[in-house]
Amino acid sequence: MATMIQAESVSTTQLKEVGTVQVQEIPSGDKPALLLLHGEGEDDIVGIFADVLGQPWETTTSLEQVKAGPQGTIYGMRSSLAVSQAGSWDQSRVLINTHCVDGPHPRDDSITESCDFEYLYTVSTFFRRDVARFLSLILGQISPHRDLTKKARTTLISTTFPDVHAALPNLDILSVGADAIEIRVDLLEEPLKDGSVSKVPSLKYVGEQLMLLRQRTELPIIYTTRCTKENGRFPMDDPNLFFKYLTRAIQWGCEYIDVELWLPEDIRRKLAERKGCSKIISAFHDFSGNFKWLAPETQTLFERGAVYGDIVKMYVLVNSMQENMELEYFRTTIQTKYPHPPFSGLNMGPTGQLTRTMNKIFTPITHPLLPMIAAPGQLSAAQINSALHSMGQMPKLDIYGIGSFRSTSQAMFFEKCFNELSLPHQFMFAERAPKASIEYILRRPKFGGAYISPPLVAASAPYLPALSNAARAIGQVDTVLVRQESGQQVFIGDNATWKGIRATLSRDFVPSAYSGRAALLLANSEADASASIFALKSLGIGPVYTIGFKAKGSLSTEVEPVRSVEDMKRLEQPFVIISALPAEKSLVVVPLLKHYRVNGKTGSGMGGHGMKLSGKVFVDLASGPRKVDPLDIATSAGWTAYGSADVSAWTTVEMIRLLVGQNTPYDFVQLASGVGRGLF
Ligand SMILES: O=C1C[C@@](O)(C(=O)O)C[C@@H](O)[C@@H]1O
Repeated sequence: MATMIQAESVSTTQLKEVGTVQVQEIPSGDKPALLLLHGEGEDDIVGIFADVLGQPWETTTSLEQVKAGPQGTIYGMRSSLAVSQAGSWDQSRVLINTHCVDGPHPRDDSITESCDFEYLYTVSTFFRRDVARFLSLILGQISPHRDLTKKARTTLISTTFPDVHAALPNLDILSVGADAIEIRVDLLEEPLKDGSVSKVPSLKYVGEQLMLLRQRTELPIIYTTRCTKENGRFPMDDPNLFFKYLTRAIQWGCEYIDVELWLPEDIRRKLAERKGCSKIISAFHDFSGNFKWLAPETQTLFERGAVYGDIVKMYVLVNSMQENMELEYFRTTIQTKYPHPPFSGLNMGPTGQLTRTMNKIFTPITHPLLPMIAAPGQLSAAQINSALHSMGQMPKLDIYGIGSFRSTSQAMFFEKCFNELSLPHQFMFAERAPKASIEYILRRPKFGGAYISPPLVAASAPYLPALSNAARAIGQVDTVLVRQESGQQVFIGDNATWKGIRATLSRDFVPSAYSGRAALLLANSEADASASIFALKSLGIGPVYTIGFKAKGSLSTEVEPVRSVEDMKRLEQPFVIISALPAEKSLVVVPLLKHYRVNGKTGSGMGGHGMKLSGKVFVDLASGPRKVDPLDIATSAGWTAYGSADVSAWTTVEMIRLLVGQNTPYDFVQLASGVGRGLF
């Protein structure tokens, strides 16, 4: 079984001894067993799924063949054939109905109901990364919820569009500062033939709206069917309507479903039993104006929500400041008594706005570009940050970019981001001078953190006694964080680059596609390659072959140098090639890209309808001018190719998250950098 690096933890007690890297067995190294149903003539999608999973595939006409076939093979079958043999299905695989929304076949809800999941897609514009995201979530290979629970504050942007199309042009800017995006299903307005709109949008319409949104955002989606009594439009006469729509959200792979607490216990329990990797937000709203935070029933409401909720949300309309104080008291006492699940509590209405700044879990935010606010008193991310600052909860800090001239566009991006989110911080750029300059910057009174480009060798920075696991293993610090521990200021050296590399690698492939496969890494030195090795190991990669250096440090297990052509012949074919060579040497990789060009059934260049198959990944970390771009050669040899701009954009997303706790979409980073394909 593949081993996986555990990279998250950091503590001041993990000082910089050359420790062994913590490794953890991961069950997700197992190749998932899937059966995909598809419409007639639409079996291309099976090839795409298999490619994203890094597994072989076959189409078949018989369920018996599927049952007898190897687990690791992805099977595809026409849905009409599967329906006729449904009686003999033994549930031995995850069953996914795929439906091409702009294809010729109508969607059959009875097929969806008999499947575990449903994937909706378009071929006119196909989004392979959406397949990767959908599969990674439903197969439990990523956990956005776990990641978000580690953030000090989280927000969600509650969209109020009657039709998601209207949101798409501004989606990147709308979602700056949001950790998740809410689709208010009850506010969707499906146009009817007679010119009116439906009271409840059909599942077909909702599915397509959700698909559109997910194709354009990397944010986790919160799927909400708000009822009429709680400021929404979903009718309350039939609770089964909620069950039906929320079950479908689970099947569509939504990260969160919002389940109202008034729904019968039976329905809430059944949703919890079926939720798979989706998470439940238990929701309670009171608009009566008479709610009492300190009444004994309020704790009972929390406890009821906590039975099935991964988050418990309680929002009430208030009229006095006193009720804000009472909510804050309730917040402290309830989370002391029950640290889990997280509590999202706030007071609606203008008087309650203070609590929208105090709440730390999934605070709903609005944006001036939305057609209307979703609830009374809602604030934008910028308004919340300004309020936090004026209440002394977000002190003005100096955030530094320390480095070479090359990184100034990254500096400009930080400034844009601070402005967009009304963060009080100031961005300062410091040229990296020899000796002691960084230590000197750290000691400045308002120092709030820094990114360092090129990174600092961890062993040469005794003034950074605490390192994250990743920085320790990689041996390089590209981000310095300031944290308070027992009233003391502590500097932590971290590494964001490996996360940028990992995010790039998992954009079009699920993590298990890498497990046990070989990788080839080219670099001038181990230092240049170590963030890549760490990223690859975090995905459970098999052997890593190296050209240009021999690994000796804590990451050197299962890392083997290639010394000769004979070696090359004997090695396993690489699934990934990463070049960390400088621009002037980057052509060295070209013969390898050509030698290992992509062909065969698991990687035959092009699926139908422009849906690209590739089966192999190339990442070029070099930046700067060169005569021939290896990315072009890689692409024409069938590789899925990424350049340093992709990695840098993901790394910047991660740095901003680490330094100022704000989430910025990858596409916004690319857009705001304003230099064509990328940042640097
Ligand atoms: O539950 C909530 C909170 C909310 O009602 C608010 O008060 O901001 C907005 C809704 O969209 C969301 O579903």
